[in-house]
Amino acid sequence: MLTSEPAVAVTDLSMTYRVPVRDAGLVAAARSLVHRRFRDVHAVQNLSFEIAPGQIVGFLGRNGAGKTTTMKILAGILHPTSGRVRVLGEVPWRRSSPYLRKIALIRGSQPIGDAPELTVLDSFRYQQVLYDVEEPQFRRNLAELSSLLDLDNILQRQIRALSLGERMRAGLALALLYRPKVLFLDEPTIGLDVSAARMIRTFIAQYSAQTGATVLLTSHSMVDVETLCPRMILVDEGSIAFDGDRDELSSAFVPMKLIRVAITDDEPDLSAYGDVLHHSGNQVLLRVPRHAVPATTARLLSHFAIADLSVEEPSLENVMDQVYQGLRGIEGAA
Ligand SMILES: Nc1ncnc2c1ncn2[C@@H]1O[C@H](COP(=O)(O)OP(=O)(O)OP(=O)(O)O)[C@@H](O)[C@H]1O
Repeated sequence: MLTSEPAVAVTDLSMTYRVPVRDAGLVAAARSLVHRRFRDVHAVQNLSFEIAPGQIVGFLGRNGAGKTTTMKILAGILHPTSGRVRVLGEVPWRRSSPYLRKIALIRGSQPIGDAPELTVLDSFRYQQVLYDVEEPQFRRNLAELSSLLDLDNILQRQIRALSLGERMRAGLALALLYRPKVLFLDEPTIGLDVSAARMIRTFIAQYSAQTGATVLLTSHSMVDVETLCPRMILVDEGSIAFDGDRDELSSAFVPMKLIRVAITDDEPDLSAYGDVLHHSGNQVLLRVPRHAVPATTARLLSHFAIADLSVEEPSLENVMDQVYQGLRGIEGAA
């Protein structure tokens, strides 16, 4: 239950695209000029969730699950087929000027606008005019963003000449120049090398902590999700399949845990205690059913001289893999 007014409130949101279909071949192409056929794609179906101010939430799902469509609706780019959305109390698709000054949608696949001949600094100046940022605030924000995102060397360069990582840093800074209170980040680290991705993650966390900004983030990078998002909303085929924290996700979808144990005796045989995933000298990694963890650790402790023992959740990557496999299974069975 959220205590304050939510920053984002989505109720029964649905979005259906109407897409033209036609058979392959020239004859079918000619026929489609006269008889156009369409098919409905239900990209988002009765989605409901709320996000409290200042929360960073991971918005996860398989390819085509409806994440980008939802982000575009929240950012006011798309008008949904039905449903109610309020972001900071406003209806996004009305695109009121005060609303657009309070939010930013940043897409890793297209991090920066459509004037590639401008220099980065010119783009900042243009953004200043568009969003009415006063000069002292502009200078302050630019200095801060430049130092956090290491922009000094690229300010005088044309956008067309920037690498993907440089574009992403410039695009983020540009979007945050007017200090939006809600960020919609769609794959912000896609295609970035490990240190560029880390810089972006650190920056997002700092920005949210400093300004109290609310963040909804999609990413297929589990490092992004693990480091940034205490809460995860999982969508599948346009609907919510899970909403909670990482441990809840693991226990909802993955019935196993790992026990890593170091035994003083050499080469112990622990196959009677669980699935032995790895065995090296006196170190063993066991996979056991979640509910059997307390009994198994008790048995290990009473039967062996234990040098070290820890109980671990499977990695988030592993959990998501199993979640997606499970969702595919449900789909296949339907
Ligand atoms: N402009 C469009 N016209 C028609 N169908 C679309 C359009 N945009 C998206 N879709 C369809 O809507 C569904 C959801 O797409 P969406 O891009 O929202 O998914 P996603 O979860 O962001 O996927 P990904 O992880 O691959 O980016 C898909 O079936 C997609 O093909």
